[in-house]
Amino acid sequence: MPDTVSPYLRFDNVSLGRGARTVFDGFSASLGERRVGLIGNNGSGKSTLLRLAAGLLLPDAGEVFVEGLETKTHRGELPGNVGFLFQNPDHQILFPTVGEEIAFGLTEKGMTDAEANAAARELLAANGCEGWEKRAVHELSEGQRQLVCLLSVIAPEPSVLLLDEPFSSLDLPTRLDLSDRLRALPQAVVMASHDFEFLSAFDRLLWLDDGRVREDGRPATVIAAYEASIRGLKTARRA
Ligand SMILES: Nc1ncnc2c1ncn2[C@@H]1O[C@H](COP(=O)(O)OP(=O)(O)OP(=O)(O)O)[C@@H](O)[C@H]1O
Repeated sequence: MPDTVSPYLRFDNVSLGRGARTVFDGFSASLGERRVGLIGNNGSGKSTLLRLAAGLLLPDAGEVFVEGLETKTHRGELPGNVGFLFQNPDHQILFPTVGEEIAFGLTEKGMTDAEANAAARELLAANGCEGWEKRAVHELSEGQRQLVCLLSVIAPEPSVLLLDEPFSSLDLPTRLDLSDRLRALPQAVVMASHDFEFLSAFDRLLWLDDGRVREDGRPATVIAAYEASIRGLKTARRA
């Protein structure tokens, strides 16, 4: 897909090694569409790309820009612009109660404790979790923790949301409900997922293969190419 005119996310010739592996070697892409999905096999680099975008990882070489901010030099400003949902909620949760977890990002944005607590209560109630604010996070199921993490990320209304497999632990009703909420969000969303049905309504998909963009374009085209490649591999293995 051609580079977009005003991207909110740009990777310029990014290289990154993790452990002994080179995950990205001169990776470049510009994202400006409201809904961008990342697909690819396990280990292809989806989570790493999202972490680079959130400034949680910094490139060994090259540059990443979020809303024009270069992540190495503007790391402190990124949380106000970017919300990152970890694949594993336990890597994200910082506070003992649901209310504190959601209120944190709001106080960081300048709300008083009382305002943040009230906004957290409201957000929970609006998402079918009325009265959850006093609940201990460690007593929630994994899917419930994932939901709390998603609400914490959405609460401060960052302009870009980076979501790493947001539905992986959710039951069907919660997943459908959250899918609807995500669709309605005004922010730009970049989401790594294996949920092709949800991704099929996105504006653009990138298929990552071993740290490179293998296909980039409309979801129907990219998903068809990915599935055809997997079918081809299976046939080759059987032969
Ligand atoms: N903490 C780490 N230390 C060393 N290597 C890592 C680490 N995290 C990821 N990697 C390596 O980076 C590469 C990309 O991993 P990444 O987690 O980005 O893939 P992914 O596409 O998100 O996979 P999945 O679909 O399984 O979540 C893999 O080869 C992986 O082994």
